[in-house]
Amino acid sequence: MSDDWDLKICCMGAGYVGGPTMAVIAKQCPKIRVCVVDLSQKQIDAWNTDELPIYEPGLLEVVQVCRGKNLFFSTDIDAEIQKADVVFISVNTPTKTQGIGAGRAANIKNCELCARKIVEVSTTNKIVVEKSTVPVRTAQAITRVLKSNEKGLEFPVLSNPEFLAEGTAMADLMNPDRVLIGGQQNEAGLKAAQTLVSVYANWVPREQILTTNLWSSELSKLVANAFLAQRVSSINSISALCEATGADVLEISRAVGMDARIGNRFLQPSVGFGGSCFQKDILNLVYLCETYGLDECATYWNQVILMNDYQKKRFSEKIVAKMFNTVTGKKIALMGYAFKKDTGDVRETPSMFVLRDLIQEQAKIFVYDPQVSREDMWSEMDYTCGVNHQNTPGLDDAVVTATDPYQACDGAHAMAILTEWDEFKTLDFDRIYKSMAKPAFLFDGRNLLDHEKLRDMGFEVHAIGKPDPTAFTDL
Ligand SMILES: NC(=O)c1ccc[n+]([C@@H]2O[C@H](COP(=O)([O-])OP(=O)(O)OC[C@H]3O[C@@H](n4cnc5c(N)ncnc54)[C@H](O)[C@@H]3O)[C@@H](O)[C@H]2O)c1
Ligand SMILES: O=c1ccn([C@@H]2O[C@H](COP(=O)(O)OP(=O)(O)O[C@H]3O[C@H](CO)[C@@H](O)[C@H](O)[C@H]3O)[C@@H](O)[C@H]2O)c(=O)[nH]1
Repeated sequence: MSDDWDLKICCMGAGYVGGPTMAVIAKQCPKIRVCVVDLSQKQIDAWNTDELPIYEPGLLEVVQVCRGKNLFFSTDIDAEIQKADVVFISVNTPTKTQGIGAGRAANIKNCELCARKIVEVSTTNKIVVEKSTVPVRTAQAITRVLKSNEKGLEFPVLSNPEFLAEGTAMADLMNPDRVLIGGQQNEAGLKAAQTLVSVYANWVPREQILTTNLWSSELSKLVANAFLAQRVSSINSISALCEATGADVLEISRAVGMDARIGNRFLQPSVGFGGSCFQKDILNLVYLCETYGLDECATYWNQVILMNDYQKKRFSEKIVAKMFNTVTGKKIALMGYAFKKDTGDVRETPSMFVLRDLIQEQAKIFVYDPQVSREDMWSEMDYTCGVNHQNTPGLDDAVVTATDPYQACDGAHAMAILTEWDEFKTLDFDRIYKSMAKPAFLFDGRNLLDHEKLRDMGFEVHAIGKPDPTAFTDL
């Protein structure tokens, strides 16, 4: 029966990338059998229900169409690798937390373990595809591990980094700006690259599928994220200058972005960028530069992160400063905990840093997010900030996870918009204003709301990079 398939793919890692990417390949290529495997039984069990382990608009519908037909989720890693013609490695590559390069270098331990597993269990040749984001030249390490097999098997290695953004993953995968495939520039490498090109060519126009050498492909992924994050840090640095001078950062984004050479995307000022990728990948780039003795390049890119840290800190400091330099004992509603809208992902979310700062000021915090669980909120706080709610007396009581936005704001001295969820735009702000302590402060970390209207209702509004009418008499 299996011989009926044009190709068999196994993807190691059923996370934010492995799951959606493979679901789309399965959907677009009915003659390809796709199986996503993971070490985590809990993760795989969830993929086999309609309560998927990640929230991504449109994902469930695609999984429902393909699951059990040509899309499978399994923990039987050995058997699935054995069956496959192509094995994707789509495992997490987090920043190292200890040892050499701690806090900067990406840990490729999981990728190496996948390569070792492939060598151990394979009985036929396979193309191995790096889907994870890795330091440039990782394919060399993977190739050496794969070559160590004594069975005479061939495992050409390709780099095929993923550019999807969370919240829009399905659209990004269906209509990617480009697909990048790096391979060794020899006969086996070029042939392997052509096999992968033919998979994507089922739905991606051929001219948008780029083939390069391995190292360009690996490095392009880090560079793309560094450039994107750099734009966010650049506009955030200007937001501080706007607040000091009365200029309006949104007017500036518009004026600058209309220059076709600059472009208008990724110029949205915010409380800082978050997510599992930007910081990790820039730190990875910084570490690579340092490793090759390029200290000036390392310093240049590190500044993108320092500016982001400054922006997050600036936001919490502004809350305290505007509320008469004290929030001790005051109730503050934090609206949104995910690092952006339309995801439940909280990795490196700026909300966490604001929460941490306000806890230190002894505020009473109510957090509302439509997709984030209390468990996820605390586990990311523990992992990234080293703040453990079980070991810190009083912390669990100081932070309430609200079940709805009105409960979060009821009796609050301030509300702060931290994630740009659409539902926040249509809240009944009249009702919220009436229920809040006065003066009712509103800090908009995303420039999401209609500030003029809110000021008319009575709110005292402070927003990123927007002029404060009480500070400038000439506005
Ligand atoms: N999240 C994104 O939006 C995104 C986008 C593009 C690229 N990336 C990159 O893709 C990679 C994966 O990211 P993610 O967000 O999907 O991570 P994730 O943590 O959501 O998922 C990784 C999965 O790999 C599994 N895993 C780890 N080691 C394994 C092994 N040896 N065998 C089988 N399974 C194993 C884990 O259990 C986990 O479920 C990272 O390198 C990341 O930088 C992420
Ligand atoms: O103008 C902007 C755009 C984004 N952000 C913030 O930047 C962060 C990252 O946003 P986004 O890039 O949309 O989401 P990610 O899912 O982190 O996607 C990035 O990281 C992925 C993982 O590597 C890449 O695949 C994607 O191409 C890249 O956009 C979020 O906190 C956003 O709120 C802003 O503050 N202003």
